[in-house]
Amino acid sequence: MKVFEKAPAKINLSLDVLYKREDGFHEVEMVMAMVDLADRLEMEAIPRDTIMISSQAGYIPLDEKNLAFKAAKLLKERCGVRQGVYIHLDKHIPVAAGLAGGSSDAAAALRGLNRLWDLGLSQTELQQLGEELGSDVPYCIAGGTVLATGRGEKLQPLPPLPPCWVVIAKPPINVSTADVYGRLRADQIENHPPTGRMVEGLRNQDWLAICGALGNVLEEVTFQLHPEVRRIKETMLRLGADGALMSGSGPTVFALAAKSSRARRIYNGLKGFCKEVYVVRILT
Ligand SMILES: C[C@@](CO)(OP(=O)(O)O)[C@H](O)COP(=O)(O)OP(=O)(O)OC[C@H]1O[C@@H](n2ccc(N)nc2=O)[C@H](O)[C@@H]1O
Ligand SMILES: Nc1ncnc2c1ncn2[C@@H]1O[C@H](COP(=O)(O)OP(=O)(O)O)[C@@H](O)[C@H]1O
Repeated sequence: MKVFEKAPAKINLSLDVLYKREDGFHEVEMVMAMVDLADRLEMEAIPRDTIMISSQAGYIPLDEKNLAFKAAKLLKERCGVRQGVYIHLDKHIPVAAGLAGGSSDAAAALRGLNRLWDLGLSQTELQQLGEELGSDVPYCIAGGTVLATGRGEKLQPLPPLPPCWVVIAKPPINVSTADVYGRLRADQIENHPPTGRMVEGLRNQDWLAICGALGNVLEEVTFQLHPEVRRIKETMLRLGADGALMSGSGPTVFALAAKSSRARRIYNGLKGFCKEVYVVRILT
């Protein structure tokens, strides 16, 4: 038997850090949305009691370090599953990009294996397991547009963005989330994004308020390390984006455009010097 799951990428419409916690994680307030750029997972039961991972992408670990492997191992241990599984990852989401590709693969593996192995776990139970794999995994299980607090695992649903185009540009730079959080001085942040205004903007479907409330406190850290990320954001705005922001810890930057002609212009303008550029829509 085989099951298939889609693993969509996320973007952060706002990302604020309130303080550094005693457990080393940061207390955050983030508004997140899913876009229709997705990995695809194929999961097949195999007779041998083992977890096997394959992918066409040569640049991710295919052993026990892979987040889909970790998800399968966790489920096997917690639910006493004796069966094996072969997971094929059809990767489309850029890796280590701030788009939660690995977390979304882990979430899709939890969802898919819950079905394949007929475990009957609820979404809340899957989210609780997901927390052990990464801060973004519970959100990747829930999906939609949310306000995420805690270390990212406490979720409140929000209305989606009004219909729009999202242009995503991933420069050829590797950014480590742990390194970016590690460099942040949480007690010295001067410009906190207006999370309340973003939430209100979404509730009122007020496009100008939403675009005006985009903000991410990790931008400055990544911009310092890689000035070209700031230049991509500036280029997007110059090309007519209604708003632009780095997603997560970066280095991916996204532009929002209400009009498809604007999105096309931004795409064409970036394509020349950034290889990985996509025009996508928000998943509702
Ligand atoms: C920044 C964000 C924004 O959505 O996403 P990405 O840029 O990774 O996509 C997330 O907070 C990342 O979530 P995720 O990638 O799941 O992080 P984890 O694996 O849990 O943690 C990686 C490392 O980031 C730091 N970390 C993560 C989350 C958090 N609230 N505080 C932290 O300090 C910790 O140093 C941790 O060791
Ligand atoms: N299934 C997976 N897909 C992508 N990256 C993975 C996966 N499993 C483990 N990783 C590792 O996780 C790290 C973070 O990857 P990713 O989730 O794509 O980034 P981000 O957290 O910035 O959105 C990378 O260093 C990558 O090697």
